[in-house]
Amino acid sequence: MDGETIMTQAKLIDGNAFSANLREEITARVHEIRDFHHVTPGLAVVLVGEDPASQVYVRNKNKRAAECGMKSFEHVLPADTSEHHLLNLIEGLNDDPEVHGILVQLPLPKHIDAQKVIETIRPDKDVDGFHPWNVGMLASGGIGMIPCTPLGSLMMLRDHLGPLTGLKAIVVGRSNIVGKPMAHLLIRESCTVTIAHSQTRDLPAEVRAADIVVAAVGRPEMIRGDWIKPGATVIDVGINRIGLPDGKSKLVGDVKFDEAVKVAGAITPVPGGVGPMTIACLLRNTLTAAARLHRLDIPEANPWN
Ligand SMILES: Nc1nc2c(c(=O)[nH]1)N[C@@H](CN(C=O)c1ccc(C(=O)N[C@@H](CCC(=O)O)C(=O)O)cc1)CN2
Ligand SMILES: [Mg+2]
Repeated sequence: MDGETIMTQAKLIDGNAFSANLREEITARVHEIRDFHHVTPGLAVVLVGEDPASQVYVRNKNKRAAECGMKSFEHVLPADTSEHHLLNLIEGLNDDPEVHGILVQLPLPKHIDAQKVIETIRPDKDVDGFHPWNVGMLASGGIGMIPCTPLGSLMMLRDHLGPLTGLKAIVVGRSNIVGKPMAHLLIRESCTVTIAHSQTRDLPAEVRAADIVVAAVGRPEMIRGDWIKPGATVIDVGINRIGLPDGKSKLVGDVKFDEAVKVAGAITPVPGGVGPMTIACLLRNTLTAAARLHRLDIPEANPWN
């Protein structure tokens, strides 16, 4: 150190390690309910079309479910599958007693109405937490299913910060999948929450006021280091693939990591931050769904707190 500039370095919040621990706990619980209650949680994952990224996510979901001792049912349908056919498949899964969790990988092909598909999934099997019933439960403080990415983000925040009561949080992005549920979760934690979006005036000033920054805008490296309040905790939900001058590509978040890591108190990297938690929380939601459907008295059947 030269004695003049003291460079701080944020703590890295390791989503790979966190998700591995969570999956270990889930595995133990799956074995317990299989041995003592003769219930094996089952997850059905539906993919329509051949999007390469979606194929990877679906393969990982099934692989991770099987590793935890769950049953996994994979339904891969061609891109030209009719909406009618997809809805029939979901109704079959709704009625299948071996299936406790149903997930339809997004995005869906344009000719299919994604909202209609989401609304066809039984709310108590909706392990993505996207059904309006679950959305309403989260917003009104009831017991529903919490969307996986916000749940994983909150678990990491609580692990790093302890109780979040009274902290100022900003959620940048207002999507139904991440921004809005994240804001509701943070309100439930007694944070003071700002939801920012593309029309927000003076976004840097809004971000600078926050103790917790959740970046979920889907714009590569938009949030700069000098927007971050020193010591703040930064959760970067963005996963953006950008081209490099040498023709290769790399994954970056919504936060300019090299800058933010020098200012923040803690930050999630991309990759290896929030992403792995999304799949671990999907498995946790599947365990939760199985426990609730069979009225098992295990902690995972209760609201996450
Ligand atoms: N029905 C759903 N569709 C989609 C969801 C979802 O939660 N439910 N989320 C995303 C995709 N997704 C899971 O489905 C997902 C994306 C990324 C990761 C992840 O672990 N990413 C890695 C990097 C991966 C890479 O190298 O490309 C990381 O961040 O470390 C997990 C799950 C959209 N669709
Ligand atoms: Mg559509």
